[in-house]
Amino acid sequence: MKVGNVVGLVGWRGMVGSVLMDRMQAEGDFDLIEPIFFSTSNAGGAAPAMAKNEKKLKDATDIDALKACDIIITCQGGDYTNEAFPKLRAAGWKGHWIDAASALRMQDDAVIILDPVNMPVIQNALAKGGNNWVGGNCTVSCMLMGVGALFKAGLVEWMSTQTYQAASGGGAQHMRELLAQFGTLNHEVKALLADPTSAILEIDRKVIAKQRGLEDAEKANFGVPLGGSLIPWIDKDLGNGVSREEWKGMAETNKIMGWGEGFGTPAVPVDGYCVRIGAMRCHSQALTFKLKKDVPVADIEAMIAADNEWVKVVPNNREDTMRDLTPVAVTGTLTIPVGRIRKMAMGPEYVGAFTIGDQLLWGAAEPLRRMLRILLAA
Ligand SMILES: NC(=O)C1=CN([C@@H]2O[C@H](COP(=O)(O)OP(=O)(O)OC[C@H]3O[C@@H](n4cnc5c(N)ncnc54)[C@H](OP(=O)(O)O)[C@@H]3O)[C@@H](O)[C@H]2O)C=CC1
Ligand SMILES: N[C@@H](CC(=O)OP(=O)(O)O)C(=O)O
Repeated sequence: MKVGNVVGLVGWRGMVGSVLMDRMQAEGDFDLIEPIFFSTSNAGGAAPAMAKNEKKLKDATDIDALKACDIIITCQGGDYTNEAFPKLRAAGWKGHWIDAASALRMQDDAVIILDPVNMPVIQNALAKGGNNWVGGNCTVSCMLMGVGALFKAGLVEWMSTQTYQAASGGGAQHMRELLAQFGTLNHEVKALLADPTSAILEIDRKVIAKQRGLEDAEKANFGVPLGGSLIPWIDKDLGNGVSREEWKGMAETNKIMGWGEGFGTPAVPVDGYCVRIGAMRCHSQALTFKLKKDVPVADIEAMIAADNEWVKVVPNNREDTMRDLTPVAVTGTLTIPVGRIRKMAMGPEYVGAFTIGDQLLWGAAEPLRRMLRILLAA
């Protein structure tokens, strides 16, 4: 059945929502829809310039107003989803719900959307009347955009991932806090830095003293200093030694692929450590694969390169790596570089790789607008 084009947008002015709005404008998505902008804080206020007939913000908690939409895209967060979504469905709304938050991700009736990787899973759900579409965890989505080819080919026996996740994963306030901490540290040793004869160990002593003595307000979001440090724990403590972010690696990878319990194909083990580092908005990860057989590196590179139009294999040498395989190189682009591809010392089936993705683009906003396009074309 043709899907209507009245699209409710919730969370459009937040960090993820703003990236989504930019991408939708860049791709001409607004030409195809009648947008209705919602707000949790400013109902009745002016809608943004992309508004067409409805120029005022609607109340994002008004179930009747939400019910008038054929499709709702929300980047407002899990609390909003948990509040609004059940009421909307209970009120009989049969429209399509596209969500950036993790709240509904593992529900049986929700599909994790990453169409360059799992279009068949999406199409299958659509054919069966599915209408709950949820963006994946940013780390998982960026990883699969890079090395999904190996999973699709059924080559992966297991994968271990060690992540280097940017401050943006925590939200806008976390990015500000990171930069403020860098500023505080710089300020502490500015005079010593300006003097080329000053002792580096004196600078080091002052920096660590400042980090350890940071005011609570200067680490309110991360809880501990991140500038000049790292935090090897992301998201909740599941109580079994595993962080929720680490748990998502296996759970979401397999759900995206359509594997695991209830799908008829055994789950591929995915595990590792998720670490917050002082990057701004790109998540990086070092991957170790145990493949089911010995595949030459050139073949692996060719498979990865041919998988989708955004992945880019970076030759495994110092110069290319330093130029193309850094958060600074990738930020603000849809390119997913995969480099450092090589056999590991453990044996010919063990392959290493390093990949990076902008966690606000492929990690959050892009799969949502692509799902909108899929629905409009259905
Ligand atoms: N940050 C990330 O990396 C990722 C986040 N997500 C999901 O997306 C959700 C939203 O994340 P994120 O975009 O970072 O959240 P933000 O905090 O940036 O925005 C969420 C909402 O806060 C309200 N808000 C209040 N003050 C401001 C302000 N000064 N500027 C902008 N918005 C403001 C807005 O709602 P209103 O207009 O109604 O007042 C906005 O929609 C997350 O909860 C998560 O579920 C998913 C993947 C990655
Ligand atoms: N947890 C991610 C960001 C995020 O929003 O993830 P999720 O969508 O799975 O809750 C990070 O901190 O980097």
